[in-house]
Amino acid sequence: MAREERDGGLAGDGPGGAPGGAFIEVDRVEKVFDVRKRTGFLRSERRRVRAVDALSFTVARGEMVGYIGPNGAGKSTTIKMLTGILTPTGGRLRVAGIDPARERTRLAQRIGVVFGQRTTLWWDLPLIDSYRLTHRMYRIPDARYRENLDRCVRLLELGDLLDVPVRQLSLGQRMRGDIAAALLHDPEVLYLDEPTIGLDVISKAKVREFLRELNAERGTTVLLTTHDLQDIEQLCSRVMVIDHGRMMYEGPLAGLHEAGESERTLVVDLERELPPIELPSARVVRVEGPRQWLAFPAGKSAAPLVARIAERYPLVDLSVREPDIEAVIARMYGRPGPGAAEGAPGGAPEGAEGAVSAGDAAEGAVS
Ligand SMILES: Nc1ncnc2c1ncn2[C@@H]1O[C@H](COP(=O)(O)OP(=O)(O)OP(=O)(O)O)[C@@H](O)[C@H]1O
Repeated sequence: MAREERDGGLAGDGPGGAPGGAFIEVDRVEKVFDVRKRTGFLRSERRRVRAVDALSFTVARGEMVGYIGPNGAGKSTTIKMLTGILTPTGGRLRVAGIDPARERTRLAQRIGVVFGQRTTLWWDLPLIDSYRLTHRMYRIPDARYRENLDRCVRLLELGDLLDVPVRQLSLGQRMRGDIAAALLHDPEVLYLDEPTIGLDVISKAKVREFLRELNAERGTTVLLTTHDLQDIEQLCSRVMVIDHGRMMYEGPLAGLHEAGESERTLVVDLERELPPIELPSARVVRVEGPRQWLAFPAGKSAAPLVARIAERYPLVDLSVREPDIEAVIARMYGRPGPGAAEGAPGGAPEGAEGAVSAGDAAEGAVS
């Protein structure tokens, strides 16, 4: 209800206020940092870092979009410009019709931000105290605060944690606490920077489920920065990839996998050492005793492959390894990717970090 009231007042805000129109507009935006680097005793050199370079994109109201790229690509700089923390050195930027750099305070009422690696919660205070402070800081009407708090506590399972000091919370609990804090003032857009980093599989699933519901029920626009392609796969209809501050790809995740010819890896443990598994839909890239690594296209489901192996081979265990974003982008643009020199026969399996256990194979199988 609160949103409808505010939307009504937005009619004059241009496209940012129009339902279905561009809610976030980034038009040839650039950000150049002047960096001073010491080159010797009493000597320094000025260097210009172009963190964002003629970047253009739009996000429609209610869209959930993945915003990805390798380290140093310019993602955080973009988000900081979208919140008004940084001012662009060129181009035009609007969020809900508002110029973030000029009207940061007005915009703050309409956006929420979650940084996975930093908390906005008060470290030494019980969780509920941070929420009470947010209530006052944002001047949230009492009824709306209570309604949003109840909803977040229920859906994010925070009931038993409200009286616990933030420093005693686990990473997953703290992350859920942070997400709730960002939503108490009912923002229309949520920027999430690595919201699932370091979380276990169950916590990741909870966070993703909550975000899905938030988007479906409230129509919250979400811009999601992550290194976990599963976040994108499960949440976003579209992905934008930047590198060196420039847009490199915009479209569905499947298209990114196709463009990067990325592959997932199925790690199969057999009862005993056997010749390489022969299947038309996958190729064995490594064999070590009874363990075999099979590469298959990342855009495809692992389920049929797993079923066929289980049918024909003495299977003990298996896990699915996801390609990592750096490797996908490196393949796409022909750059040597991380770990490219490490040789497994037929090409190194990508993204060992993205490994999921056999119990999580279902997560890997969703496509
Ligand atoms: N305040 C700053 N002063 C100078 N250079 C900066 C500043 N902030 C960012 N940069 C530079 O701008 C570039 C983009 O950085 P940014 O933090 O936006 O990348 P990122 O995509 O968020 O990376 P990561 O995934 O590692 O967080 C990098 O070269 C970085 O060193």
